Amino acid sequence: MIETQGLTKHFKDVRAVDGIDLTVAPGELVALLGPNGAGKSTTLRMLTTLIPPTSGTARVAGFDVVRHQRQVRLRIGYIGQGNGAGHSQRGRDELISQGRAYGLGVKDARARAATLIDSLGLAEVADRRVSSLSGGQRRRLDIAMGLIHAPDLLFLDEPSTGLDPQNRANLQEHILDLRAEHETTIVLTTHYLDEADSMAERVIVIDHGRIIADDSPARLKAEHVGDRIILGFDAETEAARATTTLAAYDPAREGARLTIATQGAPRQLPGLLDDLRAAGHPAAEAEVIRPTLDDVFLKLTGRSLREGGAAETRELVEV
Ligand SMILES: Nc1ncnc2c1ncn2[C@@H]1O[C@H](COP(=O)(O)OP(=O)(O)OP(=O)(O)O)[C@@H](O)[C@H]1O
Repeated sequence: MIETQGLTKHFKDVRAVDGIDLTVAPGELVALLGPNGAGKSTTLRMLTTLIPPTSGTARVAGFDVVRHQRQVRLRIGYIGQGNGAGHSQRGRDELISQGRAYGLGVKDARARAATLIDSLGLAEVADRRVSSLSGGQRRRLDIAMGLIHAPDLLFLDEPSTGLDPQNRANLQEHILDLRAEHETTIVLTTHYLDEADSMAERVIVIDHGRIIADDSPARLKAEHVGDRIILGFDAETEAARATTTLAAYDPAREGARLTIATQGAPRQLPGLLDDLRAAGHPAAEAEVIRPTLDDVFLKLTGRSLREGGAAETRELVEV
């Protein structure tokens, strides 16, 4: 559905996108994740024919983005960061006009608008003026506008930026439903780690205009970071003895605490606690620390995607 080779965009001396090779298969949901200025939007704008590459090539839905712009545009939907339907129009009318602009007949445009209004949960507000809609409702209307001509491929540039958590969750659910229903290929950009983690089966991490990692969230986390198990003991002497019992796990001891770097920690922990109990020095507390995509980014770049440093998902386990 998408194939790029050495895709590059320079703005004067800024290398916004620096040689991206990317293949996206039909039906994939891919998240481009990276910090501000990484080159995500510029990549999307080249793939959607809005700006030409400085060098390299890109084929989208079977057509070259420079030589066959029109063919590409007919087959894709693009929802940019600052979209927003006209203020004084009613949502339904905006949708129908957009459908007409893409060459649908009046009847088809009406029917398609009605389907999208329904599936994006806009039934109650579609006949109100757009200016009266909430941020989340407007974003859903934007998405309906991008889907009116039933594109095979949908590009979403930071779909949930600026929405509150409730509306974000809502929007994410709608996007996943649409995809399940129509098998639309979706490429979205985000700097919300949890969004990339929960929505996409494939995350492409971009930094300084280059792809620095490309895999499923689970594999990225397992390959680059892994889990940690932290065990606390009542006394240092017990921790020292536990180090011997658990030698196979190569624990690192600091006072009365042991840290074990591992994969699949939640499955390993019960057996490990049993071993300690059987050896006569049970752990007093145990903690599993699972990596986030931010830990992956931190590992790959030495910087956090999140201001204020990496956050960890901790699962406390009673022992
Ligand atoms: N029209 C332009 N003229 C000059 N520089 C630009 C232009 N558009 C983007 N850039 C620069 O290119 C780099 C990549 O920007 P881009 O918007 O693609 O990043 P991004 O990853 O989408 O960031 P954000 O998450 O903030 O949207 C940045 O350094 C940006 O300042």
